[in-house]
Amino acid sequence: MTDTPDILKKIIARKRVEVAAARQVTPPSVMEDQALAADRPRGFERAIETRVADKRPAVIAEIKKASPSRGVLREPFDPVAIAKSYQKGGAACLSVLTDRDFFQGDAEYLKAARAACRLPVLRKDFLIDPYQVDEARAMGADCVLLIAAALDDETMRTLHDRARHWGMDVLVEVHDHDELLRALQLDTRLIGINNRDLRSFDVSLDVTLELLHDIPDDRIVVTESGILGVEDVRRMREHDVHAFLVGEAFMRAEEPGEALAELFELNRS
Ligand SMILES: O=P(O)(O)OC[C@@H](O)[C@@H](O)c1c[nH]c2ccccc12
Repeated sequence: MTDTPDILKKIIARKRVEVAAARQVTPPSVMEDQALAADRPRGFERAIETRVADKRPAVIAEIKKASPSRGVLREPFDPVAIAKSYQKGGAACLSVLTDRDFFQGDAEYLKAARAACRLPVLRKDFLIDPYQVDEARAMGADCVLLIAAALDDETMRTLHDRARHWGMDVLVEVHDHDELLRALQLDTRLIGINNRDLRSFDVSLDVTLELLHDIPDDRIVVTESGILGVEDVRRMREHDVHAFLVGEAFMRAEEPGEALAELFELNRS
């Protein structure tokens, strides 16, 4: 047992309050209309699939100003410049934090980043209610993150189905074996393994390597968090993990896209 506070619990409690408040400002039927009017989804899963099929690295490059475990990562913070830099550096997709209270994110960052490039975009937030899935589509998201640790089976399926309803892809995130078994019930290829324990903040790439064996070949493993050096990337690729979600290493670099090309040893386009 540790005495670290369970940040995930705190965030989820906060989300319930946020959703209730958002519904007052924008009623569900209005949010649905906005989702319907949004720009068509860009095919997030496909962008990853095409690279992974040829064993090329598929990088989901994250736009994240701050995090509870690391504090402020980047200042000044310009999502438009970051999105362009990532595209130039060879990212397959973007991930944009929209949570304000814990990550200093914003829905406006997602909109601005997506408008500045051609890449599919993941809404990185803590989704617990179908209303937030509609909200994700309304802001232009092409994929949503579902965190198994934050959801019961029924809610997870409801959110998944809602995302599919809008033509969005789903990245389901797990951190242990039980969560993996639950995630595999969903009809999505994208299985994210978070190397960071959201409860304690401990990070270990061994988490990916341990869970890897229990994932059927038709799924795509996305290793998430704590990828910092070329050695980390090589180690994952030796085990046939080719999809990555990386934030901190790029956010601390002056030119995030250049850092991406270097870390993944890509020829820049
Ligand atoms: O900055 P890192 O260590 O490269 O990690 C990126 C990403 O994996 C991390 O931001 C993340 C993974 N799952 C999450 C869930 C919520 C918030 C954040 C995350």
